[in-house]
Amino acid sequence: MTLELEGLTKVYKDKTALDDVSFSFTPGIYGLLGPNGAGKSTMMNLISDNLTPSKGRVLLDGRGIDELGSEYRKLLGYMPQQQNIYPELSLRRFLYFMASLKGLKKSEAGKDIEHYVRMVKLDDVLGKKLGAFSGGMKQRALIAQALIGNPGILILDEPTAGLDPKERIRIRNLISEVAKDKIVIIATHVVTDVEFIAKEIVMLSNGKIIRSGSPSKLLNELDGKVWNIFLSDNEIDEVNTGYKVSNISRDADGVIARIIADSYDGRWQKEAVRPNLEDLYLYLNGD
Ligand SMILES: Nc1ncnc2c1ncn2[C@@H]1O[C@H](COP(=O)(O)OP(=O)(O)OP(=O)(O)O)[C@@H](O)[C@H]1O
Repeated sequence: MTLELEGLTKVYKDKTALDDVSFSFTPGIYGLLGPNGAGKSTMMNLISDNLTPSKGRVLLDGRGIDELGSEYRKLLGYMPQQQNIYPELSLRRFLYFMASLKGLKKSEAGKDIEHYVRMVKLDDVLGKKLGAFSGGMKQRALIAQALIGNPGILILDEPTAGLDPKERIRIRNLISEVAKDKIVIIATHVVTDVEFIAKEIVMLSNGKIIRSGSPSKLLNELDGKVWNIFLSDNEIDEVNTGYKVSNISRDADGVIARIIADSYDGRWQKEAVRPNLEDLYLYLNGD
């Protein structure tokens, strides 16, 4: 299965939100990263056929999704950004409702619902109203609805927004678990959500893909550019104005600033550190 973006462009009035983007997705997890307004939601909405492109196309195995229509939509599982999802509906009614929108028969829906609520560990609250769910439970309910019908393409918009670390890890593991043989596209601001589970990272900025590739391939770019430097409290401002600082911590001897610099010839003692994706994000998007 190949999902292809071919010169995909979306213009809202005078704003080009997505600018001539071409890319191929094959089964595996993709992490879509980029600052606010980069075009992530626009790309997800075009892929999920909620928006019509101004130019370009989305193709599944060589056929335009406009031409595939409902055949394509049956293959899609979409998890929107968290919102107040039908607070008065019980989880059971919500999932049956979503299954009916996907065109599943009641008996098929029942089997899928049973399977996926167990997977997301909400099987004991099927009768409870969504309004009474915690943030993590709501996210898991949204993942369950996206999985109904076992779609080949799963689109997840900020699946861990607002969650505590334990729930975030739980959701991350769940995504890895269900990703087999599926194209999974996750848009997130939480770089660590995708750093360890994504086959490929796609970085968007101003409607264009500025980097794509496996996390390890992308990190090669930062080889020899990330340092811990050791300074005192009153030198923090100086470092902040001269360098991209991805972290500041303290130990008994003073302050440790993690900086990203093409070359470092500062006066502070330094130690090379292994780059991570957050460093790269800052390197590419920091001011
Ligand atoms: N319906 C719309 N009308 C006009 N402009 C829009 C519309 N939707 C998005 N935009 C603009 O298009 C650009 C891309 O927005 P988009 O929501 O795709 O970005 P994003 O990367 O998802 O951002 P965020 O991380 O904040 O969700 C932004 O400048 C946004 O203001």
